[in-house]
Amino acid sequence: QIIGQAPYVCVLDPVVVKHVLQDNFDNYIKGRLFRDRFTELLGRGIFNADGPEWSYQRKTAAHLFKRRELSGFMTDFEAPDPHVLVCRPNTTYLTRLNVPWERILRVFSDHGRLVCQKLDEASRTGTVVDLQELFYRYTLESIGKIAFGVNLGCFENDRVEFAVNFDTAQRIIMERVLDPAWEIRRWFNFIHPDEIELRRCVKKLDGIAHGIIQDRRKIGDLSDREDLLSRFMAVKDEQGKPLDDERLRDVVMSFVIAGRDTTANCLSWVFYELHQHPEVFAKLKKEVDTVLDGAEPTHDLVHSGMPYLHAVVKETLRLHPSVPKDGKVAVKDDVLPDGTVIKAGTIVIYLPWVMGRMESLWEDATRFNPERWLNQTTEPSHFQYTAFNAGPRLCLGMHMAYIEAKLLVAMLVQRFDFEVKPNQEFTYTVTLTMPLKNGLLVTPTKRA
Ligand code: HEM
Repeated sequence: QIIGQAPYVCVLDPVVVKHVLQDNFDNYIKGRLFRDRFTELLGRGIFNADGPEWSYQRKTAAHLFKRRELSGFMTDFEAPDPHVLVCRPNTTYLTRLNVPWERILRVFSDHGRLVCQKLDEASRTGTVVDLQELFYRYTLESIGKIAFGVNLGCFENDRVEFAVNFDTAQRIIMERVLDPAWEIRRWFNFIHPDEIELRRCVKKLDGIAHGIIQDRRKIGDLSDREDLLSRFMAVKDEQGKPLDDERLRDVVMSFVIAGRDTTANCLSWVFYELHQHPEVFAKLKKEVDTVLDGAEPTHDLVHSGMPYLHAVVKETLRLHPSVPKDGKVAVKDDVLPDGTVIKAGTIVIYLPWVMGRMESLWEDATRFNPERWLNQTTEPSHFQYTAFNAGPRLCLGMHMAYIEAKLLVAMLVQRFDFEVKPNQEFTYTVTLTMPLKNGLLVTPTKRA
């Protein structure tokens, strides 16, 4: 406990994590811990909301994800214990969902091809490129298209205004999280350089988000549009009113944060691990070459046709979860299943990064070993494998993230080899997510 601050308790046992994230869900909320610090960036968006405000946004967004993806993976939820995922591909659902999914896949493939173009150019000139930076462009452009139906220009411009301002705002907010006296600097926001910078970035981001909203309003009839923003514009909020521009802006910002950094970080760590483990890279190439045989990946092949690729991505997230730590605030006094007494106001943190490395949870825990995921009949629950959160607030975009990441990995492995720039320091930096601190510098070469 830091003097003057609420006490912190870290939980690592899946039984306890389940208690906090699911069994006693109503008692553990985001609360002021999160809301106050993030308010300028996320407003009242889904990450910052609790209670009816959260459940309304979750339902509205889930509707979209459900049609396209969750129902396609219904079998995940048909296991006897709903928290033990047993993956049994259900061909009826997949066939029925092929149309929208193929459309989403096309967005990812189009943007994947733009990544390949950049790498192609670099391979011809022998230029070093930062893969991580390209992955951010790929995921931002994709979420822009899928969630809001817009082109954010991530591949046309060297400087992407949205990304630059978003990153700076996120960095400053993260400093608030680590600073017990952060409210003092907010009071003095007219002289504190970071707070001044934060306001400048947020103003710029607001301008972009409001531009997207105004353009959409001009369309008028949104009934046949399927993107997330149109859906939020077409429905009423939890009090039965249409969402005003401020709340729509919060939707835009929250889905950018959800869809961009997490998947980009995952992709960066995949290629880091492939560099560290050439034998895994060779095996992955073999699978991709055999399954795709030089053709473009289809949705079904990306979803379930390359099990080793799936295992590589899953194993990467075990060791490098994009959200390495996450927390909730206790509303009332509680006792955890292990007997720990929790007083109201305590901040309860669970740590996916630490849990992914615990010998009590994983055999040979710190070894990158995709094989551990193959030939499994049952998978660890989301309370053990916590990369996507768990319980009612389980990541809404989990399946989309797998498709997005696996498709790009397959496209790159199919076309390129990578020579990693020597003497790079590989470490992470903790923002809200966990990117490689210095990026991932490589020289690509085209495969014969
Ligand atoms: C590898 C990629 C991803 C990882 C590791 C990941 C992980 C997570 C985690 C840990 C949370 C809980 C955060 C919290 O406590 O507030 C979360 C929530 C969420 N994620 Fe993801 N995510 C990924 C990709 C995506 C994508 C592509 C989308 C789609 C837009 C998405 C949409 C969401 C949403 C909407 C929530 C909020 C759920 C709620 O509070 O009810 N995520 N994700």
